[in-house]
This record gives sequence, C-alpha cells and structure tokens, in this order.
Amino acid sequence: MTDIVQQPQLQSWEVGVLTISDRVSRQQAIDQSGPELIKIIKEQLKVILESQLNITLKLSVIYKVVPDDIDAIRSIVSQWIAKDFRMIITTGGTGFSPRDQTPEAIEPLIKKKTPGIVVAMLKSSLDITAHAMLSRPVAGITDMSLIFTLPGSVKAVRENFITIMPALPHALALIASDQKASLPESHQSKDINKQPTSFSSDDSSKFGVSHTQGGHGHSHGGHSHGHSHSHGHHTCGGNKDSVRGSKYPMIDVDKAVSIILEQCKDIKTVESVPIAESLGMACATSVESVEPFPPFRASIKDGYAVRSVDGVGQYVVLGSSLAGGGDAHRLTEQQLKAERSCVRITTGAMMPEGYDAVVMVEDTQIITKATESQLEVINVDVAVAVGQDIRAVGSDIKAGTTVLNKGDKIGAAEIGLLATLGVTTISVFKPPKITIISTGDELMPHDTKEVKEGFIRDSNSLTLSSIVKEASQHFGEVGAQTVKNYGIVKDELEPLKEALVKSAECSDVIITSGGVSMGELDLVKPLLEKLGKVHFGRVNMKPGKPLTFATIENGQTGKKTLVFALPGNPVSTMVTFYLFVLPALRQMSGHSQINLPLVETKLGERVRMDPERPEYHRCFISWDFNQSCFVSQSTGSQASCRLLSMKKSNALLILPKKEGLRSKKEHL
Ligand SMILES: Nc1ncnc2c1ncn2[C@@H]1O[C@H](COP(=O)(O)OP(=O)(O)O)[C@@H](O)[C@H]1O
Ligand SMILES: [Mg+2]
Repeated sequence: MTDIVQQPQLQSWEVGVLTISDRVSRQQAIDQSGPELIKIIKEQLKVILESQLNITLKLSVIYKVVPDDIDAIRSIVSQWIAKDFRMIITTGGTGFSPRDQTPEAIEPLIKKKTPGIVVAMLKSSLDITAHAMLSRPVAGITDMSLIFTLPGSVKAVRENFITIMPALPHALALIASDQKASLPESHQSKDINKQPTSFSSDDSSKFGVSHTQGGHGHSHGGHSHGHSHSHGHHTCGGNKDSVRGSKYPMIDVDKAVSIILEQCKDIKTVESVPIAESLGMACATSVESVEPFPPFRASIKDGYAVRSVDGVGQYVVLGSSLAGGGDAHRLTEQQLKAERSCVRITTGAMMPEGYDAVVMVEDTQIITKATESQLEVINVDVAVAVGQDIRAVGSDIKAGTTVLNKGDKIGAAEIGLLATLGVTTISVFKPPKITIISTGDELMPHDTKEVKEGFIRDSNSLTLSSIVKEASQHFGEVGAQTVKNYGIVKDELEPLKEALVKSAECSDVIITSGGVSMGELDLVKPLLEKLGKVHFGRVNMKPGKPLTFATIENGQTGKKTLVFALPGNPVSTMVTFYLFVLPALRQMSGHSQINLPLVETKLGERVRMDPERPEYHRCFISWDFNQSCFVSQSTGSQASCRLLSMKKSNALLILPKKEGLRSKKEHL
C-alpha cells in the first residue's frame, strides 16, 4: 500500500467572540473573558483544527462587546451568521439575574440545538461547584455557524471552552460538509460524545486542564451573582497552576524584593533640612567637623586649676573659672604666674592660661575663707600629673574628622553631634511621598457607627498610615506632606483608575490594599497592566500570595511611581508591607541598611508547617537567658484575616514549606 501524503488545504475561517456585559460596555469593568477566549482560540484551537482537519487555517477572530440587551446581542449575532462565521461564541449574560438574557437572545437564531455541548459544559462546571446549575447555556447550529454561550467569568470561560474544544474540529467539519445542516441530531450528539475518547485525559491536560484546584466563581457579563467562591478557595496551591489559575508566575520572596529594589534604585531626592527635622533620615553627603571639640581646654571635674609642679601644700585662690562665666579671665598674666596660685574651676569650664592640671575638690581643704580684703587659701592634699582632669582641645573630635557618612541614619546622637559642630542644616534624602488607597465595595469609613449589613469598617487605611509612621523612624520623619490617605475606592474601573492616576501624579509610592486576587471585582491587576507595567503578580509566600508590584511612568515628565498592590486581608497587608514596602522605602530614602534584622530563634512550641508555601508566622520573640538564645512564641491562629495574630507580635518566623509539625531551631 502506498501512503498518499496530502498537502494541507488553505482555509479562511471567521470566528466571532461576543462579550455581553452592561458593565464592560459602560467601561466600568475590563473584559477579561473575551480576550482570554481569543487567546485560547488563536493559540490552542487553531493548532488542533489544523492538525485534526489537515488544513492550514487563516483564522480571523472578530471581537465585539454589547450590553445585556436582547436586540443588541441579536443584531451582532445575526450579522455574523449572515457572514457565515464558522463559530460564534458569547460570554456573559447566562445567569439568573434579570439582566441576564443571552439565551433568550440567541435561541431564536438557532436552527438546530446541540444539547451535547450544553451538557458537556455544565458537567465540567458541576464537577467543581453546584452553582454551575445556575448557568443557562444554549448551543446550536445555524447554516455554517456553530453557536454557543459561555458564562461571564474568565475562569468558567476557560474551563468550559477547554472542555468542548476537543470536539470542535469534528463538529465544525461536519457542519461545513453539509451546508444545509441536515445532520441528524442522533449522529451529531454521538459524534460529539465520541470525541473525548480520541482526546484522552492526557490530551486535555496538554491544554492545561486541571481540576486540582478548589473554587469556582461564575459571573455573568461582569455581574457577580453573589456566589463567587474564589476567595478562600482560589489558592491555586503552590505551583499547581491550572487554566483557572492566575496568569502571573509565582516568584520567590527574594526575587520579588530584588525586582522592587531594582525599580526604586533611581528614585531618590536630596534636600537640605534643619537638623532638628532630620531624625530618621539618611545623610546625603558626608559631614566633616570644621572645628575641634572641645574648642578650648576644659576641666573634667569641679576643683582647682593648678600647676602640677607646685605639688601638695597651700595655694592662694586667685579667682574662678565657671562653665560659661567666672572672673579668671580678668586676671593678669603676672597674677596667674604667681607660685602656688590656683583658680577655682567647674566641670566644662575653660582652663586659665598657665595651669596644666585640675585637683578635684575632694582632694583639697579650705584653710582660710575669702574675705573682702583677703583671698581664699586652700590646701592641695594630693599631687596631680600634667593634664590631669583636663579635656584637651579637639580631644573628642579633631578638626577634619568625618562624623557622618553618606547613607548613615540620623538618630538622636547624630543630631547632637551636628549641633555640637555648629551644623545647622543637613543634606538628606527626602522620604518618598506615599499615598494609601483602600479598595473594596464592602468597606465603610473606620469611624462609621452603624455598619450596614454585609459591610465592614476599613481598617487597612489606618493600619497602613500608622505602620508607615511607625516605620518612619527607619526612613525619616513622616508628616502630612509625606503620607496621604486617599480613602476608600469602590471596586469599579473608573474610580479606581482615577485614584491611581491622581495619586501617581503626586506620589512616589502608592500602596493599595485589596482587589488583587482572582475575584470578578479584583480589578487592580488588569488596571495596572493598562496604566503601567506589572512586574509581578504573585509571590510564593503565606500570607500575601497575590501581592502585586507595578510601576507607572508619566510619559511627559518621566516621573516613576511605584505601586504596591497589597492583598486586602489585614494581616496580608501588614506582612507584605514589612517584607516588601519597607525595604523599598528605606532604599528610596537613601539608607544603607534596608533589610529587617534576621536572627535565629528556637520555637517555643510545635508549629504546623505549610506544605505549599513558605510561611511568615507571626510570633513574639524574646531572649532566653537560661538557654542563651531567642525563643519565639506563636500568636495563635494564623488566618490572614485575623489581625489579632499581628497584635503583640514583634517578629515574623520564616517557616519553609514543609509537611507536618516542626519544633527545632528556625531562622527568623
Ligand atoms: N481596607 C480593608 N479593611 C479591612 N478589611 C479589608 C480591607 N480591604 C479588604 N478587606 C478584607 O480582606 C479580604 C480580601 O479582600 P480582597 O479585596 O478580596 O483582597 P485581595 O483580592 O487583595 O486578596 C476581604 O475579606 C475583605 O473584606
Ligand atoms: Mg476587595
């Protein structure tokens, strides 16, 4: 038998992708499902079609967005049917909400129903969540077109589409082979059902299908139906990514920190401030002493300035040198030269010329008290050496000594030093300007007395502004100038965009909380993609996995703003602040010491390890004098919403990912 190798035939197909959503069409939400579908069609379906049907495919995907409106939907789909689109796929509007009317719009356009496709889609979703039964998909054939309706949520779209994808080459080929669409229903469903056997589970996993992950959130056309399970379940465990997982690779904490530090390397501003306002800031230049300190020979003790060669015996007290005063300066050179003469002196007072030692008052006795006509006479009981109890000029700080280096943190001692040397203003690195934004429809201002049902008080705004203030001792004084609280922003595209754009104009750093997970209302990541560059969107840690870091650059001025999109759970917010935002703030403020101190500690009790991600376990550490080491005490339940686990904690215990319990030395 001779093999006849057929050249693939070139075919041009058009496929329509219609996103049906009021919110997307009003630009209150970014469409994720439509673009995702297009991506799968172009990257995966095309390959399968070409290989299964032995064709070279010129595939055009036409994409449109319409509101949840029967006429609008029908108008587009009818046009596409008329143009013989091979496939028309809608996403959104298949749920139970009053505005969900995609099935009603599509059904009358279908000539032959294809319930097998509906069953396959529902089955795949029902395997994950019972809520799938609230989806009302329709599928069918009209002339040249295969039409089906997918739910609105991007996860469900991927999952449903990937489920039916193996059957599509055969289905589309059969439709095309009979333009009159006279395919018997029995034949059609049989073929469709037969397909999965030729696409074994191995084949489908090739496309990334995995149901290992919990959580399933259907939303229809951008409306949340209140049954999204994504929170709490969306953890796509470790690296077990699936088609429903995040598109962002999971990177390690160290890598994330280095990406952040690289981005803030060039954001530094130097300013000159009065030294009293420089606490916590980093010096932008080195500081050298111009004058010596002390600038004069000064006594270290209260006593008498003497000539050491005069030894023990009686002395006449010529006058006094008091700190900042006295009358010794009025004495003539002649008087001061008189043998066995001395001058009463106090601590810090200037040594009169000609004297070379101080005898402390305890080593003397008064022989005769001073009267109007007579000088005081004392007895020096002990001999003193040259220079005794005298601070020489420049003995503390010589002229030309470097007292502060660039990058040194200015603390109380440093401010004292500068004041000593007569430095009144100092060149420092300015702390970055920070704006804090809380996102979430469920949030009410923290001072709300009666919180509406289903709402909570916004705690993150205050926690974040306080943590910044608390941390400012490590990067500089923080005033109203430096930290702005933007307040609460709804989970809607326009307000969020406005908040980010406005804040970027006036801040070096934006810290947001919430809206970075996988829920339908988690809009921060896609929005940041549009406004700037997302450098990472997931970190291999617990808590804090969805942490997102982006930069927004002003095209005209070139000003760069760092955006830390912290997860909304209050503990995740705090932990990610300490691990990622604080080092960045320190680096941007010019500090040479930017990392949190790391010490080794013994566990005070057994702790359960996380098998999937390294954990930053909140604990209290203290020095154990008996064991001569730090010992850590866990703060209890480590749920990322339990702010009580942060209370009283003074350290984060770094627990590597591991199965089981642990009770030995760990790094902190
Ligand atoms: N500002 C806030 N104050 C208190 N709790 C918040 C705040 N923002 C979010 N949360 C809570 O944190 C949890 C996660 O919120 P979400 O917006 O889904 O965060 P993310 O998507 O970033 O993980 C929710 O229970 C939410 O109510
Ligand atoms: Mg939220």
